[in-house]
Amino acid sequence: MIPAISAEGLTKMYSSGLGCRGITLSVGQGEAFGFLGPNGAGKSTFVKMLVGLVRPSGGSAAILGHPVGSLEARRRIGYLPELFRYQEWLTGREVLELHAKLCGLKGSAAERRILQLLDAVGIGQRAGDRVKHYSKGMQQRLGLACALISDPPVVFLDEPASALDPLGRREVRELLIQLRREGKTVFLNTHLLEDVELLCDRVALLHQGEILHQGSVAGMLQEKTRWRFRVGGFLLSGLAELCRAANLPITLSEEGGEGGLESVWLEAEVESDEQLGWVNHQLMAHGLTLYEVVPAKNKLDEWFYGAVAGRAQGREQG
Ligand SMILES: Nc1ncnc2c1ncn2[C@@H]1O[C@H](COP(=O)(O)OP(=O)(O)OP(=O)(O)O)[C@@H](O)[C@H]1O
Repeated sequence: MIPAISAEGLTKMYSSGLGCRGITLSVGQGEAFGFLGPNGAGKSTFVKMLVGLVRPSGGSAAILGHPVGSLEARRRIGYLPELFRYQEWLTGREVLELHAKLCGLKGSAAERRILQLLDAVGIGQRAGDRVKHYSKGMQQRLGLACALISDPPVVFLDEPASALDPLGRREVRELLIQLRREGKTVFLNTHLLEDVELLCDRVALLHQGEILHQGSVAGMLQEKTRWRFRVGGFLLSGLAELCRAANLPITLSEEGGEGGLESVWLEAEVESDEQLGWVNHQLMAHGLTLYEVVPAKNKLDEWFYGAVAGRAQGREQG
């Protein structure tokens, strides 16, 4: 099957020397792909090349086999930009009518689609209000509706939930789950690792314009992870013996947390449930009271920070 999105050495260097370099990736039809990276990594630049808004300085890319920037490619995509502004003198419905017209939707088909989308993104009640009276979250919902108006097979969403409150984020997440069910390809630029963990099949991590890692989300999550243990009766002098008995490094948790006077948080990196059970056993065998055992962080967070910090450290040493 032709990939929904394919990029081969795609590069954009701005005169500032920044941008993104040599990006090669392929996203299958119906896949949800998470594109992660710290601020300024080059995520939006990459997406803008794919949607035909920025001309690449090198490499090539295609949408469903059509070169990026071509009319055929653009007909097949929906795009929610990161920093968007709609005509604030128009009503939400009028903005959607304009977008429907731009993509050739007319008459009752356009009318039906607009009503359906206004409801789906949760601004149906305010469709007659002018955009200038919309909150940021409502404008973001409107943007999402604009991206979906032509019912495109490939959707690029640049931070679709950045202006939304927790309830709004949950609604957008449900909408994205629905898009996946409909078999759409979703390319998601986001800082919300939770969303990537929940929605995406695969993920790429961009750092300083280059891809650091790409692979399946499930694969990333299977990597070993840190756990935190809240224990009572702990003495620092017993730590070395505890590490020896458990046969792995256990440290005092730097994150601290609500340990209280009688308890402290310890931390260890474990590879399996069996090893986790073994650490718990050793803590108790050494006379400690075990109050809580929790994962140190969201696992994808840990992967993200580990990869970015690892690269920064490598550069310092190199
Ligand atoms: N038109 C431009 N001219 C010069 N430099 C630019 C231009 N657009 C972006 N940049 C620079 O290129 C780098 C990548 O920017 P980009 O917006 O793609 O990053 P990003 O990963 O999307 O960041 P964020 O998460 O903050 O939105 C940044 O350092 C940015 O300052």
